[in-house]
Amino acid sequence: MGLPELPIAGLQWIEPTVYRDERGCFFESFNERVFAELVGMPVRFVQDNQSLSRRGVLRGLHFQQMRPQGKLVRVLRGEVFDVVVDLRAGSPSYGQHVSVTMSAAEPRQLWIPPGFAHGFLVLSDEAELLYKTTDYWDPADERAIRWNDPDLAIAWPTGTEPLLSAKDRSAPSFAQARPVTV
Ligand SMILES: Cc1cn([C@H]2C[C@H](O)[C@@H](COP(=O)(O)OP(=O)(O)O[C@H]3O[C@@H](C)C(=O)[C@@H](O)[C@H]3O)O2)c(=O)[nH]c1=O
Repeated sequence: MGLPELPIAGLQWIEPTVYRDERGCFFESFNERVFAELVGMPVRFVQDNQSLSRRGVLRGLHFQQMRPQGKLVRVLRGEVFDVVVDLRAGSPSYGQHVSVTMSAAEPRQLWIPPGFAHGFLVLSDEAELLYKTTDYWDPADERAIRWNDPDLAIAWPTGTEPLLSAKDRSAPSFAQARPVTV
């Protein structure tokens, strides 16, 4: 089966070669040279983030305005519904989103270039995510967009209200977001 489609320019799957033997498996979870070749430009990661969340937790949609972060996302445990929204100034797909299901069973990673809002919903009992970022977290610069904004109309696979942080519960609308210059 092929990789799920990523119909917004700049988004990319990174799929490591997995070597399996009787002991288990091995793969390079990050190789700077291979990564730069795949995305066609040198990228410098400065921070690794890891989070553990329970079923029904939704984190997002988050971005940084002046110091946008490119993110290389992978699921270490469990399964999530991951969403990115294009906020890049002048992008033909501005305001459009892509949603994908990612699971630890598949070692593929999602490259999200700077200028996207990002969020995910946990579909398994627990999910652990690890993502590299191209800029540092800047609490004064972080922004959020409400997960269920009617303009974005994201088809989250949840029948019930997700578990949100207080910050995400009071996130502003998409209409209030400003484009991100990258
Ligand atoms: C994002 C971040 C948070 N923190 C701290 C602040 C706070 O006390 C605690 C939890 O922060 P948050 O509630 O913002 O965590 P969380 O809701 O998981 O935020 C993350 O969501 C996903 C969707 C992303 O894409 C990330 O960039 C990030 O925004 O961790 C850091 O120390 N460094 C960081 O880079």
